[in-house]
Amino acid sequence: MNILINGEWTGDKLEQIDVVNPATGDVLDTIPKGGEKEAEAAATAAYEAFSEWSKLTAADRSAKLEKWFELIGENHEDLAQTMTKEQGKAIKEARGEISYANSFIKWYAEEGKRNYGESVPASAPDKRLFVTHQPVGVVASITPWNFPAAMITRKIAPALAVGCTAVIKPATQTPLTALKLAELAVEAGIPKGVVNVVTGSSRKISEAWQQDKRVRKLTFTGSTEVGKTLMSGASETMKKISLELGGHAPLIVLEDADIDNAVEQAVTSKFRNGGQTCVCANRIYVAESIEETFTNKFKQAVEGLNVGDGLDDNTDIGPLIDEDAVDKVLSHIEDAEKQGAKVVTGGKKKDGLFLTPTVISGVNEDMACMNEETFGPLAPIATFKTEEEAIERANNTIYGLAAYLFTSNVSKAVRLSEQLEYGIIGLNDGGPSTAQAPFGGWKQSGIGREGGRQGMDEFLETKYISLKL
Ligand SMILES: NC(=O)c1ccc[n+]([C@@H]2O[C@H](COP(=O)([O-])OP(=O)(O)OC[C@H]3O[C@@H](n4cnc5c(N)ncnc54)[C@H](O)[C@@H]3O)[C@@H](O)[C@H]2O)c1
Ligand SMILES: O=C[C@H](O)CS(=O)(=O)O
Repeated sequence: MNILINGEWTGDKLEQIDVVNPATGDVLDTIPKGGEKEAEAAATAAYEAFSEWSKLTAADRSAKLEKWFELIGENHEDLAQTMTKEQGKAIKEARGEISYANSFIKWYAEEGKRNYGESVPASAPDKRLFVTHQPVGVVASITPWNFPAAMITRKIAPALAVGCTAVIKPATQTPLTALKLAELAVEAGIPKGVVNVVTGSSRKISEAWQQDKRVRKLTFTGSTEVGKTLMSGASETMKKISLELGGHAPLIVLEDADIDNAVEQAVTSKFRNGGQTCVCANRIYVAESIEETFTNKFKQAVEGLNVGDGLDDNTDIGPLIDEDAVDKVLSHIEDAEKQGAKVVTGGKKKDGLFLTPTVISGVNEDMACMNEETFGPLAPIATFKTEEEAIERANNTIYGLAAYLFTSNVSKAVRLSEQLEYGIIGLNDGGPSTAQAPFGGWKQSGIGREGGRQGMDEFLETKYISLKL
């Protein structure tokens, strides 16, 4: 597939990069190895398109987004199949992600018409004060491989809704879904230059955008390590920045929890996308008194998960994205076992990039899996004696993205969720992410929010106008 710059599909003369199916190793397609030149051309296109696009009414922009939403719905299955082939996730999850991704377009097609300002009572009788919010301008978006559609629309939908234009660099492992979404944006009548997609050298492309003063906003989703690099680069030209970074979610099961729900939600959180999500439970803390019951039920549920090619409707867990991902999970299991943890189920590498979902018990805080983002199908279970201990251990991390708490006591749920240092709390809920709510992290899990009203603010500059009568 080619890249999209200023309404033109181009790049076929460039060196090509293979896009590989992680389930089979087959080459699905190739994409251009773009670099600085393509990044600058895309930024120029977006800069030149900004004036006209931002001057449209919010209702006119909304109509284009609604058409895009409609076309994505019509192409739902093709997009899902493409996603599973290039990323590996189970087709039922890919279908879910297309709906989730599309829900951001729908939400911001509507929200963009509610970019309200305000008037402020002046202290001087001859003055009138107004506050408005204007689009920031050209937005550079760099996205990860684990959610090839949703991580793009979660950024681009609010940006376009308020009048910004965009240059996008999808993950090199999963560009095809992004390019198909761009094809549908063009078909929806979103004008040339408003959406541009460049593939290739992550570093060269992102450095070009970091240094380009025409790019006024950088929005990144990916690892904390890369996020720090981009934050530093963006500071050169003082760009607005949003960073959705790594996580290390604790999942706490109190003694009074509904254990069956806790098991169901823990499986949902932990093994979604084969454990390759930023909000997966990475540590499971269970009250000592219920540990045996919880672990036995959890083991039974995990052993019911089907591992296989994501295109099979019966598959729950597809392949991991690459060998490094497999090696990291196996290293976390080996490290834990060396320190005394017990493998409750799984722990085995299957063929290729497939891993059996694994549960380990007898885990302590010194183990790598309790401190590093595993990003795979490994569920470590530790026990705690008191709520205070559970909260202290849950907060003892550089991350602060998502945390989960299971209890039947509402007052306790509110009190303890207030003590958890995280941007997202799932109370008896292992799957909190939704377009209506602000998604984002505390500490080194990021800056800014995506989704909800807050997600639109990230693409707006506030202007205060003082009128002297
Ligand atoms: N907080 C969130 O919403 C969220 C969502 C998804 C993934 N993540 C995090 O992303 C990570 C997994 O995704 P990943 O492996 O794609 O992350 P990554 O940081 O390796 O890559 C993310 C994007 O940045 C690009 N990139 C990589 N190195 C770069 C560099 N030096 N300069 C510029 N761009 C660079 C990649 O090509 C990709 O497009 C995990 O840490 C996960 O927790 C966070
Ligand atoms: O991996 C990170 C994604 O943001 C997870 S979610 O789809 O938003 O829950």
